[in-house]
Amino acid sequence: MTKQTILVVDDEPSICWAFEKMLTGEGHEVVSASSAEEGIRLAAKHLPDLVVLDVRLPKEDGISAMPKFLKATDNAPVIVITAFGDLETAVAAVKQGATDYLTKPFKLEVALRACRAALKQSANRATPVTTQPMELDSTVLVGTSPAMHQVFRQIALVAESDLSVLITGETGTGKELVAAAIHRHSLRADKPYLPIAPVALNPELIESELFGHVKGAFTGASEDRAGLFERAEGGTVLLDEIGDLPLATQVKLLRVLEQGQFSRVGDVRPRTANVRILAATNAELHEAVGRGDFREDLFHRLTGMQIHLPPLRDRCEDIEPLCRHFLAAMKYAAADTAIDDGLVAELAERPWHGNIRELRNAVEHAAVVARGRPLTIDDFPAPSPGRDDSVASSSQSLEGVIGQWTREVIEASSGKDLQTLHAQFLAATEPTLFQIALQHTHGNRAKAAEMLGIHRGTLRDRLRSYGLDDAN
Ligand SMILES: Nc1ncnc2c1ncn2[C@@H]1O[C@H](COP(=O)(O)OP(=O)(O)OP(=O)(O)O)[C@@H](O)[C@H]1O
Repeated sequence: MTKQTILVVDDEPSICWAFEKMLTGEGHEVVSASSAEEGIRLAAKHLPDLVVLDVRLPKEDGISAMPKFLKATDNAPVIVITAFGDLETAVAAVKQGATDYLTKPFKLEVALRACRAALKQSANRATPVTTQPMELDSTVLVGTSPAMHQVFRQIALVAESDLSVLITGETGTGKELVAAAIHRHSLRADKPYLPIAPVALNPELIESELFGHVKGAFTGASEDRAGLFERAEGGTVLLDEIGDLPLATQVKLLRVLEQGQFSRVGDVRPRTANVRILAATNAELHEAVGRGDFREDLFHRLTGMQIHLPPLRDRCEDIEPLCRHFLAAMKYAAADTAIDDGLVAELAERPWHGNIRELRNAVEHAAVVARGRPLTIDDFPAPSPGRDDSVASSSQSLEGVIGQWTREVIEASSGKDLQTLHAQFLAATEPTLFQIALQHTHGNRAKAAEMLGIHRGTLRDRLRSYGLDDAN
């Protein structure tokens, strides 16, 4: 391995120490500075191959000092680390030329992966990084959970590329908001952003809506009409609920993605599409691929990057900032004080099947009921049981049930170290599995073991351990 030099600029000695230990362990040399000014001096002296730069520094902050680091190091990659994991900081860092972005606290292995990738890039670097600062518009994408930090990082890294992005997550998790943020921070920001849900269209008209048609193409086509891809020229299209796109239309979409071409319905002339395609789905698209309902080649084409938005119940840290955000948007006078820790804890208990959309509606409802006083749980409407089949089935899916069980056991352990979670899970699930297999084989253990794919002796031992030895 070639020895490379890394400059770590952070006023927290423990962070410098951690990077030093980790990277010297990889055979590299590490120099540290506790301010931007000292860092720039060391950068000019050591010409590091990588700079790890904290945002909050005593005098000049890391982001505004970044151009100086890039200049002093001849555009060495810069990994920015910050405690403010918002979208603005992530985008500002990347726009200033950061190659990656870590939010404190981060796991050492995540930092190490980022450093390895950046050092590899450094060794191959030829072209200078753009350092042009850009005005940033405000964002409405709120969240402080590690999952949202990861989403902000992904948006920042992908925005300026022309990659297709597949945004996944349950209904109401913010997929459309993420798509809009990607567009807003992209080089296409001053061009149209057109979200469309093909499922909401008349199936006969989907292709005409997407690709346009020529006069006489079908009954009622009384004149030529441009479709979505033409109207979005130069901009971004979001195809919402992409999993519902008919197979025939999928082929045409693939042509847009692969060749940048399409034809209006009723016309054979190819037209050029200059659009970035984002897609969103709350379905398991790879399962649709497995069933043959979704083309695998299209799936891969769409997934230049995948951004997954976890359900709200898995990122309860976001509940409080989201509540405040929604109250502030309603110009609720006491937005800062209306929510206390007790209320947040009670809200965190709810399943939020409708995710952030449901939270937003609930907060707005509560604010109206509370009429200006701090909110209580009684002001909130009852939790939604899951409004449509897809929500109901996802919450009752095997994965949903396992997720709920696991969360409950962890919560019930009330912070104690859990060391038997796997064994508890087996004890909760194996007896049913074994009993049904045995019923199916009319109590024949050898056949049941064969069916389960385990040894007969193992089945006997497990049955015994669950007290089911005599039952069959
Ligand atoms: N991180 C967030 N910060 C602020 N508001 C949010 C956030 N995520 C979602 N919302 C709000 O929640 C509502 C639902 O968001 P959005 O429409 O983006 O969800 P979706 O995942 O696209 O839903 P669906 O799959 O049902 O189309 C919107 O009102 C949106 O403004």
